[in-house]
Amino acid sequence: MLRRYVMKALIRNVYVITMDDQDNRYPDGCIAVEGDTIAYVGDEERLPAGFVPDEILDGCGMLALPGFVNTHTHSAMSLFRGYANDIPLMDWLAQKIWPLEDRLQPQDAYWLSMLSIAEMAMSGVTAFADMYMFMDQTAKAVEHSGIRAVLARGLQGPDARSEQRLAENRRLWEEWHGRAGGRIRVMVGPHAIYTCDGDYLKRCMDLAGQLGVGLHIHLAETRTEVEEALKKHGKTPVEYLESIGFFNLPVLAAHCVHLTQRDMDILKEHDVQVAHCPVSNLKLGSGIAQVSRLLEKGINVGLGTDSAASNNSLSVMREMTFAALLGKGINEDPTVIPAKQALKMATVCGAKAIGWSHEIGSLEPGKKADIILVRCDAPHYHPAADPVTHLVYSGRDADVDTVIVNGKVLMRKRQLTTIDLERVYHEVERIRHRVMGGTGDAR
Ligand SMILES: CSC[C@H]1O[C@@H](n2cnc3c(O)ncnc32)[C@H](O)[C@@H]1O
Ligand SMILES: [Zn+2]
Repeated sequence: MLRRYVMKALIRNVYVITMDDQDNRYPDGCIAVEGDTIAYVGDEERLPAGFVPDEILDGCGMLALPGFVNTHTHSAMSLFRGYANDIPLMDWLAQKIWPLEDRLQPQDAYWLSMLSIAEMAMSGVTAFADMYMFMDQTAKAVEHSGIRAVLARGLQGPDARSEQRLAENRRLWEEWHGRAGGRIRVMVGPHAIYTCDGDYLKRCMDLAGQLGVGLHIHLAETRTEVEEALKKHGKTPVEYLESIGFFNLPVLAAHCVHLTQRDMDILKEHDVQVAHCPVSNLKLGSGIAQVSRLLEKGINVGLGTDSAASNNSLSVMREMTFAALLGKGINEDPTVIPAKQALKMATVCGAKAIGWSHEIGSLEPGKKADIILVRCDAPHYHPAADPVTHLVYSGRDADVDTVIVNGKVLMRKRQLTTIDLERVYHEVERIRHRVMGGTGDAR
């Protein structure tokens, strides 16, 4: 029988930040990769002698880190970047975004997702959680680009198309869950409690239960959402979801800005995973999540950008900086959310939030080789100090030099290897013209 040859790569002369439980670091370390998996992390003297690499990547002047995880986005919304600014969420959605989304065609989502994937990869994101329509197109973009993603069909109902949306989520799971070399997973995506009624939320829960996957939802994003839930159900959004048994399934909850102490206790009790999206929450004027309180309670928090329409960037590095600074600012306490905690949220906690910590989030033998190399020789990394501090407080997207997902190099020396950016720009302009008219300024 023929054995398939497994490619071996060695990243050497690199400052390795593992983000594992021991927080191991190797200032002059190396990482051995066999196929899609990390085989060794540590000092090169201890690298098993039998490891003979096919390829060597020189990491001199760079940090090696687990790839960043974007725990909440809508990648095909890249079309709307810069379109509707400086208005609150509910007006932004109802008056600006939803009418234009009605003009999208399925194939648009491939190119729009590809644009977002390119942007994410170029800022060190190796995995993302997405909720949107036309998800099979996003899945194709994930497959072709080589990135990793957890995809959910955004679900709203009841209305004339709500059953079809559920069927699409089921089909997405049938066709894509575990596919693309294991880089795609599927969740069920009820949009929010203000767009899904109780019966429809239960249909979503049933589907997630049948498929054995979790639910991805927007939760407690604005004060309006909470006030309306109190009026309609006599409960906060979190209390309401608990009352219908929603949290008996694994849940990834985006935003969680407006929470009571009791809400936080409920989230903790049910191990709800939180996607903290500080920049989108600031730009839409939604508020600032009480992340330090969530962390004190032992709730797991990852970082999300939300879409390029409300952020307007898909940089998890930027979210990391904002998360660390906002925590200090709103608590009037500089000890809150130290740099290391922010980096954990961007990596290992993000991986946990999207249900993938068994394979990604840290650099350890046996984990998937999702690795980024970040240049740390520019002026803003000098003088030498703790590189994590430099990364969180002065790091820039453009410092990301190399991106590896599942053992495959997606970007080398800032050149994408799987995405033809010029083609993506061309296709996105074509879509913009059709959907938004010549100028793109449809305001
Ligand atoms: C039904 S597909 C997903 C749906 O979500 C909308 N959306 C984008 N950003 C947000 C946000 O911050 N809060 C709530 N909903 C959001 C998007 O436009 C799609 O319609
Ligand atoms: Zn969102």
